[in-house]
Amino acid sequence: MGQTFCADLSWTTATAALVATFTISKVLKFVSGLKAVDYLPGLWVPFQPLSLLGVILPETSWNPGLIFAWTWRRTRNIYHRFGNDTVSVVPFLHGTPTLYTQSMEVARQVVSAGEKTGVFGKAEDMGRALLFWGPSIIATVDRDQWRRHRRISGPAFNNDTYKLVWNVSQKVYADMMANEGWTANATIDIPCVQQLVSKFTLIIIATCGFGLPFSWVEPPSYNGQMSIQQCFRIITHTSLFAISAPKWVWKLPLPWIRRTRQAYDTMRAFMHSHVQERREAINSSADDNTAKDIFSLFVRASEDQGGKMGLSNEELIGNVFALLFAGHETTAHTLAATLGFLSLNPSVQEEIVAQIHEVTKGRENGEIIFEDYSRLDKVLAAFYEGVRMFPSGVYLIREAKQDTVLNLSGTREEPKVLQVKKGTSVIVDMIGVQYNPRYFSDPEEFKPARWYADRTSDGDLADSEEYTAFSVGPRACLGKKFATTEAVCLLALLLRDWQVEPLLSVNVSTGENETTEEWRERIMQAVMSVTMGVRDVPLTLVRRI
Ligand code: HEM
Repeated sequence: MGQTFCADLSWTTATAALVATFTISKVLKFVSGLKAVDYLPGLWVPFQPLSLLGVILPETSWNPGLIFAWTWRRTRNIYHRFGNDTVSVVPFLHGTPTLYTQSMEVARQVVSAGEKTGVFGKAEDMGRALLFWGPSIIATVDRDQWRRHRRISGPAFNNDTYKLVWNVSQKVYADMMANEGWTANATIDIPCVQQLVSKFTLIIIATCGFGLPFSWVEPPSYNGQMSIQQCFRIITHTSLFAISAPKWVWKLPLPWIRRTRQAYDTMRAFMHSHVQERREAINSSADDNTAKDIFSLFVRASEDQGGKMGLSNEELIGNVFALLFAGHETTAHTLAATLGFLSLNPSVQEEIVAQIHEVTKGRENGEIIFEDYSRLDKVLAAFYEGVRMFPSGVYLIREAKQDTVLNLSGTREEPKVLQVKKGTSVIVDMIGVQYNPRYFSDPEEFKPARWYADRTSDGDLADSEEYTAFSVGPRACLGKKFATTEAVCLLALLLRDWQVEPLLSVNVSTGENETTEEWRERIMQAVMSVTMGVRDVPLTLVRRI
């Protein structure tokens, strides 16, 4: 009896001691988290919203969810609540103390000046997660390694490449119209425009990026296994899971995990043989330098650099994956959002079509050529407005590489020098920035005209260097002009031939069509995979006379 009592007591004591130790350690960690962000007001949450638990647990008032920047932007906007354009999010159970900012002044200190001096850099966790696809320009955290990747990749993005992108885009558009049998149709209902634009951007990145034939996108199978297109679809839908799941999860005997693993293995095997083949072809005496796709340019630049400065096969494959993901989904999402907004704004479409007619006046069949790109600035402005309202690169995630300071001196902020501890994450919230009324009046309105005044020194239309959704600083988007070239070409061709309208659904009880406002509220909402996009956009195309 006495012994049982002692045993009970020791169990109780041990449990109490454990609970007390756990609680004290969490309280101490939380207090040090508050100190890391210099006690800046903000949210106190159990898990960092971008951590695995934050992502997989249901979204509630205490678990904001992955894209709370979007879901809370109107009603529970954290910047309004805490009266500042930079706020803290400090987790008390799991995750890193984080600063979120919708201030471009602060963003520049982090992704531009901070990245240049090395005071801020890509977060280690993020780099490790992206390494899942192999070492690449996107995954690289180390500055010298990143410079090596960028030195080889940078020159591949040039005028010849953009011309190739334009010409291929034109051909893909013509093929799509013919293959879908749309050339004879007066109207076409498209239940999900993403299917169209996603196939388009995939073919462009496959052909201009890797020199793959058009047929690559729809081959029956690869080596008797899944088709590459099937693999690609699975990979795109599971990429967030892939980069965040621990290794042991991949071994679970669940059918969908087995299928996902098979998709990755098949894709890797395919990439490996493609890289090997192309590398041998380019190094052979038969290479006549005519292949201008980005991958061939990478291989040649890598061979020219030679030795340690070149890219290994593994790094080439990593970069192939990186380009596939950076270059396909982002542009497809933005095109879908742009077309969705255009369908709601017939007057903007008319303005754009008038410009297309003026630029192509006197040409047979209204042909649109690469040299028209800079004159089609109203088309480009519509795309910039689409990416402003649905910034696919939604969070720029950096971490302080040393103890440092941030100057909170934007108009809304009280001037304050914030002490930031080494290891603290800083997230540039692109939704916050692109919907910040300090930079954009009526931020919820689709107004391409707001971009008309911003021009580069060559007179080309520029998305403002200050507020761009393609980021700024050394690690700004490498494929910006690649994306805008294919987008301007596709949008110009589509709008030349078709009027774009929302495909309204019918209310079953009243038998009436929903209104365009209801359509916007239902459809133009953010969804998240690795990048941010819009829900499936249903459209009707009506042929212009
Ligand atoms: C609408 C389309 C696109 C948007 C909105 C976009 C946005 C971005 C953003 C915001 C970043 C910076 C990410 C960060 O710092 O964490 C980035 C980086 C990058 N993007 Fe894009 N992107 C687009 C299309 C493309 C395309 C078409 C390509 C290639 C064909 C591409 C290649 C890259 C690469 C390689 C980087 C990494 C640069 C580096 O770390 O040095 N992007 N993009």
